[in-house]
Amino acid sequence: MTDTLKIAMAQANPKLGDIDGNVALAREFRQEAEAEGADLVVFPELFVCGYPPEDLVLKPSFIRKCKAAVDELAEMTLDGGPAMLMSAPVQDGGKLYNAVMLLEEGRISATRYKHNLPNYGVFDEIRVFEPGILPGPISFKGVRLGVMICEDMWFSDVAECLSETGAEMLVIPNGSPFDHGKADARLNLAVERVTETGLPLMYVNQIGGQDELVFDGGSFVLNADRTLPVQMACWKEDLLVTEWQRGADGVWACQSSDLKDPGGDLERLYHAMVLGLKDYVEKNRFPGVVLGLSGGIDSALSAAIAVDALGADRVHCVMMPSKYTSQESLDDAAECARLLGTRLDSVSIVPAVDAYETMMGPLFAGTNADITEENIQSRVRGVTLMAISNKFGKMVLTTGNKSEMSTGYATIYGDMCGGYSVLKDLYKSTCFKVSEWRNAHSSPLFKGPEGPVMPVNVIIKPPTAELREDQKDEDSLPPYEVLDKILHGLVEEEKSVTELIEAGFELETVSRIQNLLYIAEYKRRQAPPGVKLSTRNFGRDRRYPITNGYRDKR
Ligand SMILES: Nc1ncnc2c1ncn2[C@@H]1O[C@H](COP(=O)(O)OP(=O)(O)OC[C@H]2O[C@@H]([n+]3cccc(C(=O)O)c3)[C@H](O)[C@@H]2O)[C@@H](O)[C@H]1O
Ligand SMILES: Nc1ncnc2c1ncn2[C@@H]1O[C@H](COP(=O)(O)OP(=O)(O)OP(=O)(O)O)[C@@H](O)[C@H]1O
Ligand SMILES: NC(=O)CC[C@H](N)C(=O)O
Repeated sequence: MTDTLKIAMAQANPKLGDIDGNVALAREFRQEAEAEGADLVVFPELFVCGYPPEDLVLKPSFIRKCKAAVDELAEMTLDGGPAMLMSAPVQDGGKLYNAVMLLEEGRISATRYKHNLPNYGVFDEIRVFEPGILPGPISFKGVRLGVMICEDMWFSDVAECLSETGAEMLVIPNGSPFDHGKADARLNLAVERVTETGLPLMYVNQIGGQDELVFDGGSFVLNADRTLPVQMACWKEDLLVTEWQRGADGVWACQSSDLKDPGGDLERLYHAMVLGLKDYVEKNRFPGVVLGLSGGIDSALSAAIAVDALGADRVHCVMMPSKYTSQESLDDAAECARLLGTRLDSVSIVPAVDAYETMMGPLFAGTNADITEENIQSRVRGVTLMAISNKFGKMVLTTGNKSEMSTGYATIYGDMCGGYSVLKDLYKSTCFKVSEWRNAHSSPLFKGPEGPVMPVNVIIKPPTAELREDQKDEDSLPPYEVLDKILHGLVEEEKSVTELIEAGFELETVSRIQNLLYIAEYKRRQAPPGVKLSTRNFGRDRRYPITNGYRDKR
C-alpha cells in the first residue's frame, strides 16, 4: 500500500470513430505523463472511440475494433510505465456497456460499467447501452479508487455505494458537453458528492468539437474539505500530473495547486463557437470555409469566429452585391475583411437575378413582385457560394442566428445553405454582446488579430437583409430585445402564452412569435448543424414535430 500517488489528468481531444488515432493520442499523453513520473493516467469517457459514438456502437465490427484497441493499450503498460484508466464501449454477456477499465502490467485488471445512463437533452444512451450494476472501488497500488462515469456524478447513488464499499477517492472520466451554465452545474454536483462521501474527487473531461457538441474540458480536483486545488484550462488539450498524499487521518489530499481562470460568460460562448467550428472543419478535413460577407453583423461575427478558429488564410469572404446593396454595406464588408486579414472577392448577383426575372417572366406575368423575388436573391447567393465550395473545396459557413432560426427569418435553400452554422444557437441580442466582447478581447488560442475584428458600424447599425428597398429586420419582427426574451421563454423555458403575457408581453406578439416558431420547424430540420451553446439547442435538445396542430392559447 502506498501513501503517495501521481495521477495524470489527460484532458484530450479524441476524434470520434478514429480508433487508431485515439490509441496514438493515448500513447502520446501517456509518454508525457511517464516523463513526469505519473503512476496513473486518467482519460475521458469512451476515449477509445470518442464521445458520443451514437449508433456506431451497434455495429459489431466497431465494438471488436474497440476491444482490440483496449488490448493494445493494455499491452502498452507492460513497459513498467504508468497505468491507464481507459474508457471504451464493451460487449459483455450479449449486452453493451459504457465501460472504464484499469490497464496495468499488460492487462485489463478491472472493469466497471456506467450505472446512470443519460437519456435526455442531447443524450440517448439508453438507446444503445445497458446500465451497469452499482460499482465497487478498483484497487490500484493498494489504493481503492472509486471510479464512476460522467452521469454517475449527477446522482448520489454511485458515489454513496463507492464510499460505503471503501473507496478512498472518486475518479470520474467525463464526456460532458458545454452549455453556458454547465461549468457551474458540474462543480456544484461535485461539491455535493464530496460533501456526502467525505472523499476527494477528480473530474477529467474531454475537449473538442463533435458535430453539434463542443466539450470545454475544464477538468478539476476537489479535496475532501471542498477546496479546489486544481482547475485546468478550458478549450485546449492539456495534461496535468497531480500529486496525492494520504494524510495521518487516512484521507487523501491533492497537493498540487494549479488554478486556471475559466473565463466569463461571453468569453466562454465565443470560445465554444471557435472550437466547435475548428474541429468540425478540421475533423472533416476541409481546407477552410467560404462565406457571404454582407456588411451585416451575422456574417461579420461568423467570419471573425472562423478566422480565430482557422486563421485568415483559410477563410474566404465573398461580397455578392445586388441592386439593393448600399455603399455602407460594401464599405463595412471591405473594412471587416481588412481587419480580419481575409481574402474578399466580389461577385455581383445582378446578372443571375436578371436572368431569373427573364426566365420566370412569362410564368409570373400579371403577378406582383413579393417575397418570391427577395428569396431568389438569397438563393442565387447560396448557389454562388456552393459553386465556390465545389471548385476550391472550402465548406460554406452559414451565418443565421438563433432568433432567425426560431422564426424562419431566413431563406431555405438560400442563406440557410451551407455545411455548418456557427451562430445557430446564439440569439441575435447575444450576437451583439459577443461581437463587442471579441472586439475588446483576444486569446492566445485565437488565430485572428488581437485588436478589433469587426467595424463598430456593423455592430451599431440597424440589421437589414437588403432584399428590397429600405428593408429593416424590424419591419417583419419585433425588436430583437423583445423577440429574444419571448423566444427564450418559449424555447428554453417552455413557457405558456399566458405566462409570457403575465410577464408583460403583448398577446398579439407572443401568439405571432409562437406561430412563427412552430411553422419554421420544417426549415430547422433541413438546416445545417451548429454548435450547441444553450440548454436547448435546435437539434437533439428540442425535438418538435413538423406537422403540428397545437397552438397554446391564452
Ligand atoms: N411545412 C412545410 N414543409 C415543407 N416545406 C414547406 C413547409 N412550409 C413551407 N414550405 C416551403 O417553404 C417555402 C417558404 O420558405 P422560404 O422559401 O424560405 O420563404 P419565406 O419563409 O416565405 O421567406 C423567407 C424570409 O426570410 C427572410 N430573410 C431571407 C434572407 C435573409 C434574411 C436575414 O435577414 O437573414 C431574412 C425574408 O425577408 C423572408 O421574411 C414555401 O414556398 C414552401 O415551398
Ligand atoms: N450582399 C451580400 N453579399 C454577401 N453575402 C450576403 C449579402 N447579403 C446577404 N448575404 C449572406 O446572407 C446572409 C443573411 O443575410 P442578411 O443580410 O440578412 O444577414 P447579415 O447581413 O449577416 O446580418 P443582418 O441580419 O444583421 O443584416 C448574410 O449573413 C450573408 O452571409
Ligand atoms: N456523458 C454523460 O454522461 C454526460 C451527462 C452529464 N449530465 C453531463 O452533461 O455532464
